[in-house]
Amino acid sequence: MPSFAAVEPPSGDSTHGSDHPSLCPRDSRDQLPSLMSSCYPITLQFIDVSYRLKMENKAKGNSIRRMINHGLAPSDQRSTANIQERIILNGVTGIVSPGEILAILGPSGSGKSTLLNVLAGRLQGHSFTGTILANNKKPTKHISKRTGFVTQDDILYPHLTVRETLIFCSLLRLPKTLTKKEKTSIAESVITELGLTKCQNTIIGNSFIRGVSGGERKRVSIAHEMLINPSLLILDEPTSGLDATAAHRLVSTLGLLAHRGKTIITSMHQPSSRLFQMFNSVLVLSEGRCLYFGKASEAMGYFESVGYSPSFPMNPADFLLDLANGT
Ligand SMILES: Nc1ncnc2c1ncn2[C@@H]1O[C@H](COP(=O)(O)OP(=O)(O)OP(=O)(O)O)[C@@H](O)[C@H]1O
Repeated sequence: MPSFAAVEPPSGDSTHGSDHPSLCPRDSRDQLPSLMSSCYPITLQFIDVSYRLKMENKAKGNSIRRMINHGLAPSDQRSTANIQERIILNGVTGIVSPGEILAILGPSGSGKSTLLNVLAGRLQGHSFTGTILANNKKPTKHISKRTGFVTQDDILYPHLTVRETLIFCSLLRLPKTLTKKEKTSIAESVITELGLTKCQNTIIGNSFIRGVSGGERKRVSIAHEMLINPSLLILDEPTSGLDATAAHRLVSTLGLLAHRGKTIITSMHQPSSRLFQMFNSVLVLSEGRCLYFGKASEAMGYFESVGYSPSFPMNPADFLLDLANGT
């Protein structure tokens, strides 16, 4: 099986003649034990991260009613509208190292996706404050090329098969220095590593065309990112819509990737207790504020020490979500 992994000197801030993060000298590539090995570990630290949005306050009536009452065009109303600032994230701090899974938990609307987008460098501008460090330095282009982001909604072509999807993607995303045959081999390796062999000839499908299962589709989205062999993998609710067994299988795959030196950050809506004990650390968000950041195994002990403990044995994730909801 061909291997495809990054070989970089420890400083790692230059591309060393390669415009691709995962490109390494051919001979050393062949010696690597696995496609999923990470040769450039990334420790991601985020300190006092806040994100604010300026929003139009439309509480006093909808645009159409105001337009009728005042005879204003929608564009004129913008200047008369009441602009309010909304804090989406408020002073969130944490760290995640290679080999670890950090789970971001919180109720709907608590800011999980926003935090993931900020950490992946997908939200820029003046509304974001705080510090993000990758290996104690400001993230460079080199780091962003080594970051894979799996969005909440799978963006895949419904008519292509799993195999076609990943080969097509590898032909587009992998560097020109690799031959077509090599790129195809890399796609085939990812298919094997992510357990997609059985469904590789099934079409992706969507809500109108029957295709692969929800869990398999999520795996294809992860495989899509794995083609570039990222060191940091960020996933937005990868288990949403999956049954307990499929969710467990998916998080086990993430555990395997972490075990091979990757840094994993994932948001989760309602993980089972079985999933919860697979996380190294958790960050609980409540209305954009961090309620807890630390080892998953120590979360219940911490809340007990400050006077909050469940009255009967329950899934720690459910208990943390109750707390985040103020219940
Ligand atoms: N660009 C935006 N414009 C308006 N509101 C926004 C924007 N981005 C985020 N928000 C608001 O910020 C809050 C946090 O959103 P975010 O998507 O991060 O939450 P979440 O915890 O990921 O929710 P879910 O679990 O439902 O996906 C929500 O109330 C959302 O409506």
